[in-house]
Amino acid sequence: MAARPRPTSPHLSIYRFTITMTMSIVHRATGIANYAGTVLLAAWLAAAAWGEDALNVVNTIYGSWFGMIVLFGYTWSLLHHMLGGIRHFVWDLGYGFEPGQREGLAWANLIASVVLTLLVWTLFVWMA
Ligand code: HEM
Repeated sequence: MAARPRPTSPHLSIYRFTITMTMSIVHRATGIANYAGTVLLAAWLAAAAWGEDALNVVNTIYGSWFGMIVLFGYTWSLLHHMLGGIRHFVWDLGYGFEPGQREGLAWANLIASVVLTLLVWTLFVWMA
């Protein structure tokens, strides 16, 4: 007997992408990226504890164009995730659920993360 097709529930290819949905996915992705970035931070601290030669090697790698791109991404990931965490805190307090507020918070999360990343790099990298 042929198997009857089972009902399927909606999945990613059916939903229309919205900014709130996208920021939810990005929050989890940045959480995972934060783990990887924190390994880089730990490696840098370990190299500093190891000695000058080890620190110079890590600094050369991190200071290369590729290293700088990765560190820029890590900065954005941390800030985006932190702002997303604050967004969750706002929800936990019972605010920000109304139509318009949800989208506004999601856009604010995205825009503020980019602005803060540029601010941090301007102050601590490009102008330092
Ligand atoms: C290096 C630091 C961090 C790492 C490695 C990290 C990692 C993660 C990961 C992997 C998730 C996803 C968990 C899942 O979806 O099952 C997550 C979720 C979350 N993180 Fe972080 N996180 C960090 C920092 C922060 C900070 C600073 C905040 C708050 C300001 C924060 C707030 C949250 C919240 C509220 C969630 C839950 C989101 C949800 O329920 O959908 N995290 N984090």
